[in-house]
Amino acid sequence: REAPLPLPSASARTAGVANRRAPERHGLSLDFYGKTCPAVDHIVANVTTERFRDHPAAGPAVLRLFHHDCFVEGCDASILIAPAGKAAGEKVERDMEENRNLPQYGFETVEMAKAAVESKCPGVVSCADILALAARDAVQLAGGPYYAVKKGRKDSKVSLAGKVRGSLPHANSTVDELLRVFAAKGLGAADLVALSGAHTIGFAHCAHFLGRLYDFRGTRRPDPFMDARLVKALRMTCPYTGGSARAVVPFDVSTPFQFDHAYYANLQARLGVLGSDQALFLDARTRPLVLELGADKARFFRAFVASMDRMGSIRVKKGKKGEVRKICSHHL
Ligand code: HEM
Ligand SMILES: [Ca+2]
Ligand SMILES: [Ca+2]
Repeated sequence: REAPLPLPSASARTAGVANRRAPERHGLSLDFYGKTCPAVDHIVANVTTERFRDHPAAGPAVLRLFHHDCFVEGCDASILIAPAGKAAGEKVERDMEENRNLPQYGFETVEMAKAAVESKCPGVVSCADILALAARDAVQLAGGPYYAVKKGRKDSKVSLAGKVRGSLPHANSTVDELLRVFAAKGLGAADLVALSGAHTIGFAHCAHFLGRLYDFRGTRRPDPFMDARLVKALRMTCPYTGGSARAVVPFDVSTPFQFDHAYYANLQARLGVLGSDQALFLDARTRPLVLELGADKARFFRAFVASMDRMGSIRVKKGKKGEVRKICSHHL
């Protein structure tokens, strides 16, 4: 079978991976599976390419999954552990409100990629690494940059609901709160603005921005920093009461399936959907970054790749501190 992805040029392959020859901070490396599973990138890409073509919603779902994994206890596939259900047992990360509506599409895609990898290199490649690769594919297949993914993460031995609270940003977080949540992961304002650009693809449920449409901070008026036409359009999908809990709207009103820098132009035009998105343009600390990335797609791509590399390195587990699961939703 042919390689499903256009082969990246040498420069694209190394884009954003600074100091390749310098020792890696977290012991991750590009050729971690060089001897044990050299084709891992391609095996995963075979699955993701087909999957994202048949189910475009799976792409953003996987990208978001990676974010929710890395921000809670590091990039260790802790998010993938399935809830035990009513049969008692400890509550896992997915039992928490923040993770409740993560789409099944995302989890399925990772399981499918994992199964394909297991059939070629059994017991070798962690679910955490497969999630990192699949997230990269989601970006590239939507028209975003290709970047090399460092590997060597181990999977967690636990997934604890209690670790979620306070670790993830919220739709109504202020810039102060966003900066604090990111700083706790070793990420700065530049990372916050670049990674928020992931909202150039994907969808949001009404509950995350309903207040902005009808009752902004108790004023009973819409958020003055949302374009009146967008307020009107979003109200169609999201009535104040009696709407469907399942209804979603695209984050990016102009190119919802295209991984581009339109997100930042939208923020400048008051077309941000979440309060946390729009706030990046309203705050003096992050506004210059929004302008910078909005002006230049190549610059956004470089910044995004560099920040994904940093996010993908959060608290990586090595050696006996972790496991390599066979099925990503279950511990060994
Ligand atoms: C900066 C703080 C962030 C906040 C407050 C935030 C919040 C949200 C919210 C509320 C949703 C909608 C979920 C739903 O209704 O189903 C969402 C979706 C999404 N987020 Fe974020 N997010 C943030 C950062 C990130 C980062 C760092 C990434 C990845 C690099 C990311 C990728 C995504 C994607 C791709 C979706 C769409 C998911 C889908 O369509 O299934 N977000 N985010
Ligand atoms: Ca995790
Ligand atoms: Ca877009």
